[in-house]
Amino acid sequence: MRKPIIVGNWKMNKTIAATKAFVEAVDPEVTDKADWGIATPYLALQTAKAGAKNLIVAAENVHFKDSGAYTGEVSVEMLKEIGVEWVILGHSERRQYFGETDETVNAKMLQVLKNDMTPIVCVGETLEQYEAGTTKDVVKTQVVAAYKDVCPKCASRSVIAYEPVWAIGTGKTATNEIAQDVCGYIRSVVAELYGQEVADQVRIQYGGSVKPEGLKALLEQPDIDGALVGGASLVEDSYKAMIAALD
Ligand SMILES: O=C(CO)COP(=O)(O)O
Repeated sequence: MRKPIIVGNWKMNKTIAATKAFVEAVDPEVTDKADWGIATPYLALQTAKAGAKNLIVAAENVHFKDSGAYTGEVSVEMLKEIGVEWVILGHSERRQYFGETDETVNAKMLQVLKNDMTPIVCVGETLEQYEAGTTKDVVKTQVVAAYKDVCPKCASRSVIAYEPVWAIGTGKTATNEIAQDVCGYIRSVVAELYGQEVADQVRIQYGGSVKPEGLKALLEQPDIDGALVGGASLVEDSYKAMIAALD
């Protein structure tokens, strides 16, 4: 059985003080019904780690090189120094606004896995691609590229987040049927790459306007093992409502 994993992606939100208050309020409420986490901006990671006994604390990005002349970037070693072992890779906002490509996502996957960290690698189609009916081609290309040269053992402990770009921050959620259809397809792509045993271990999240009231039904889908949650993960009460929804 795959344990559900729900991670809040805070994006460019919350100060250090707000992070401290959130973790103090939410961390004690965390149950073992799922792995629960938050991905925070770099500056707040240390504060989040200091307060979190139960929550996974993830970074929202990392560089693929060990160190060097990469102004503004953060390395795996820096994250590991403060105890951060999880990282979101290839979020559509990074692909859209910051020049992230399938190649850089792959380089980051290799760097993160080589250093025993866990990636949450994001894939998903744009509205245009959705309307053109190319969703599965797009996510297959992204998954195959992200996992290039990744060994089966590493692949089995990674997490994939399917996030249709047209559902992010728009209030438009994919129906559970659409989300299941694509997440099931992603699992079949992993099976093609690594065999069924690895595919059965990889956890696949859905992301895009997930709200506490929809979470339980979403997780009842056979190939959806969790959620990557933006807006609804920012407010303490809303995060607590997600925890309560699975109790
Ligand atoms: O991008 C997302 C999570 O990574 C989804 O954001 P929303 O839940 O705000 O739509």
